[in-house]
Amino acid sequence: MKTIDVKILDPRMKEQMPAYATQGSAGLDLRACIDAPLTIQPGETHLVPTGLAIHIGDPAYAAMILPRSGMGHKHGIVLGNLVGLIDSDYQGQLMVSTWNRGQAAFTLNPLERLAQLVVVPVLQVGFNIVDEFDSSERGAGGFGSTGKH
Ligand SMILES: O=c1ccn([C@H]2C[C@H](O)[C@@H](COP(=O)(O)OP(=O)(O)OP(=O)(O)O)O2)c(=O)[nH]1
Ligand SMILES: [Mg+2]
Repeated sequence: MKTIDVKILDPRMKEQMPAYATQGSAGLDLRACIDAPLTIQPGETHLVPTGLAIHIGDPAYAAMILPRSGMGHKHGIVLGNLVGLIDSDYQGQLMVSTWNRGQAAFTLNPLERLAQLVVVPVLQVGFNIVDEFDSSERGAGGFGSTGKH
């Protein structure tokens, strides 16, 4: 398994390091490193620290912070930025923009799992400026263009 460097910024995380819950898991759960319960009112967004910093250190990878499906579906707790993108050269604390998009207040408890981190491959590209593209089956069709008679 590939490893990446991590700094434990909150000592409580020493015993709670993110781990894949099952052999096939894609995400590593991130915890709310807060000192006291935090009540998030409907519509509010709070920037929640995770107690961890990672340095991926290789531009061929990035990490994404995604919602946990249970938190999002049952409690309306999703991300204020919808998806968090962690650059390979970022060395600061992983922060979770935590948005209560639901109708009821939600209380986040210290060290509760609130989001998940997925490490993904990335292809950095340069631009080759052209006047015309080689033709393709789709062309410029999009936004529901397929399957029409
Ligand atoms: O949910 C997130 C999203 C981003 N970040 C950190 C890591 C990322 O590498 C950095 C910058 O994120 P992004 O590029 O998405 O934000 P920006 O608004 O473009 O800021 P910048 O000008 O610093 O790039 O912030 C987080 O900790 N959590
Ligand atoms: Mg940016």
